[in-house]
Amino acid sequence: MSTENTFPAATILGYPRIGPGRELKKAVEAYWAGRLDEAGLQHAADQLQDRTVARLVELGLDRGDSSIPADFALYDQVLDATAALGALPARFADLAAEDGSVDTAGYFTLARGDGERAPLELTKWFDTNYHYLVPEIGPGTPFVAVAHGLTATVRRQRERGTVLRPVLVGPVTYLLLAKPEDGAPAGFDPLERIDDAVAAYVGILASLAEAGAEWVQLDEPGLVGDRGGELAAPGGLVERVYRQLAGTAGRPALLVTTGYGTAGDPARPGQALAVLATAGVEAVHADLVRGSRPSAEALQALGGTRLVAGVVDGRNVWRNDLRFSLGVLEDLQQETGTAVTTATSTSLLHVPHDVQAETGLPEHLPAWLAFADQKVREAVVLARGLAGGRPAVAAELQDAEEALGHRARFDGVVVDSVRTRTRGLTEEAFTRGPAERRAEAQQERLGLPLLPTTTIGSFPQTREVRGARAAVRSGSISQSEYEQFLRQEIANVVRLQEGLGLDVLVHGEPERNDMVQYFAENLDGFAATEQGWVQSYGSRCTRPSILWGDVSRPQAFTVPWISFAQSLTERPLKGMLTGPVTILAWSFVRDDQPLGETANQVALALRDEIADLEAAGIAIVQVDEPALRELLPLRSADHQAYLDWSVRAFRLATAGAEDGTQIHTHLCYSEFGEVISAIDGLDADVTSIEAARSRLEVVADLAGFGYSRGIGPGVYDIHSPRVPSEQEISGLIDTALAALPAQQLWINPDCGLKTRGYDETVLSLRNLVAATRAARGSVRLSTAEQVLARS
Ligand code: MET
Ligand SMILES: [Zn+2]
Repeated sequence: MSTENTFPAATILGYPRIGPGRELKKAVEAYWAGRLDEAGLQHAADQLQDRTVARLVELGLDRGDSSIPADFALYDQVLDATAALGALPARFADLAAEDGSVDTAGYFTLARGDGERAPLELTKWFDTNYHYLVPEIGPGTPFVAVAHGLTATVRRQRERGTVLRPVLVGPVTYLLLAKPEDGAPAGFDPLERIDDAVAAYVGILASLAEAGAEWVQLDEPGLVGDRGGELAAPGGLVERVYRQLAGTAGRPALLVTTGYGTAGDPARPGQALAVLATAGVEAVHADLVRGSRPSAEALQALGGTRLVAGVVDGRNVWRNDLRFSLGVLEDLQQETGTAVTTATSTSLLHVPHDVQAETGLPEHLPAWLAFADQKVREAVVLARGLAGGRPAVAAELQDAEEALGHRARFDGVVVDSVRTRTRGLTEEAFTRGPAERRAEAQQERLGLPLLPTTTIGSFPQTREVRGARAAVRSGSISQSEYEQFLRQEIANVVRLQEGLGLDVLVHGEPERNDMVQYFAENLDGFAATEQGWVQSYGSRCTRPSILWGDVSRPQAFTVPWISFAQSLTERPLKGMLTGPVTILAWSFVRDDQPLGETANQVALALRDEIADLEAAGIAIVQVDEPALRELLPLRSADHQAYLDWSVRAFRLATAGAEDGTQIHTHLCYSEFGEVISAIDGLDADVTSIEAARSRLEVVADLAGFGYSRGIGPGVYDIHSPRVPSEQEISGLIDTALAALPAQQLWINPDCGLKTRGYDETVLSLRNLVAATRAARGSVRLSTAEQVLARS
């Protein structure tokens, strides 16, 4: 490669892949359904890619200088790396062609499984709401260079006059994200395969160069985790790997990105970048939004390696403080003594496409926001200001400043009555009476049997339910017709549960489109978008709400539905709320105050709702926190501070409840073994927790901890239409009973039934109730035997 460092002045690390009209989602799902053949899918993907390139050029990136990243995965970028490396686990070896590559059908088999085989596991990408497919690496996993798709993309765009910068997950991060393949020797660490992986990357770099790539981007965000410090220290594994890659003849120039925090040892910010520079890469990226600014010493050590400064937040939707960012860039440029590139802190994958597409936002909001397209422009403007001086971008700086000033002073951003309340909070507001006293009061009030059965809240959201929601939105049915429909739906769900013999009933949540959006729509301080889709995994997208101002509750909103449901039955009906941490985790949250303050505001709104539910005679309230584990910081050193504010917010929401009100919580989507003491800290009377797929692993952790309140480990995996047999559920109940006292246990599914159909739901719940009844019998028997043995 040429020795002259020609990296562009502005770039982004990646762009939303799903398409402004969710074109990719539609094409991929049509392909799965057999409505589109492989050529049709390829054509749709190519068209979207052309549109993206054209759009990025329009926004100010240059077609010819590698500033446009090629990150067009059909499903997931980590799966793309697995395919490019031919790194198929043995259980999928048959999907590989002779050269080790997989075709489109095989690619989707890895993502979605087939008749006999479960897909690759899906897991959170760092501390985001994006999920990737976990590579399974063993001692024998093949590593070959078969990046056919990426090479074809580069070549195709090159023919159209565009020099793309192909993007790949880097080798260290790839192996850090992997898990040992089933059957790998105990203690096997996928990183043991680094040399084989690097050899394949060398081959990939060569074929990308041949296809016309001048720069290649290798993403190494894995270096911001707990292992990053050691791996990226001078003389460590990262240095060795990148020396090898940089030493390859005829390769493209290399940009190594970090992102999601400070790479390497957080006490030595920038050291990891200096190490990469020493190894010989041409450009290194740092996240300057979540991460710390590199030290002056580290910056000097960069030498001729270009610094790519991530000053535009890739993870949030707020407009950039351009004057501040420009100041950071100017400082960096001075300290490195050479040109610096302006970039995003991460890929823009985590934000929606375009603010301009929104027509229904409150009038004040659009000017405060920057989605992906606006962020590209911000990076371009900053680069122009850095090169040409502030006068060159005076108007843009002025605009941004005015928008930020408007935001800071806007009515609703700070609401005195909300502030007075949070300021006045004392320790008492976070504390309930002693758990034993509560348990007694609740048992007296509820009189529940041993091993009470319940569900997690939602019942199947059928075509009719979704249809009614769409109809009221479009005005083809009236609000009162819609409400009548919902009451009917609730009555059906209540009757069904009574018939099944469940002990604690729910109303089924038919009025909720989404467990967070529904709360955002009913609380002040939030706004909802129309087109703000963000990829969550594969073709699945979510539309996070925007939390822009102080949060409060204009009026009770769940109470009418819950008390209607309770009026239909003698059995206790459980009110259903989404917890403060989950509401924050699944929204775009204001960035002008600590998350803990915002969480307390949400908590107080929920606390008021619980008080109103109690006043309406509801004896059980569940506050769902499926995202509790999700926001856990990447470095263990930061865990406690997070758990402190998140657990406190939950307690603030729930601690106003009377002793006799039973507070439940529900946790799912993660493994919770690591945060048992936080779960204990929530102080809920009953916790239901996803557990079926791990065959109740968590009960052993709970028992080991000495957890003493109610616990409902999920005994029915609701993630597939499969009906668990009574025998299978009995087996799981026995596992729970072996670890924990029967008095503590609840019997319930893993999560809500929203995505399931009625047929399988009814069969599964019938088995769940039958297995519970059998277990009650044998517990009583064994207690009687113990009594006999003692006498
Ligand atoms: C992702 S957790 C879902 C909890 C909610 N109450 C439901 O049942 O759907
Ligand atoms: Zn759940």
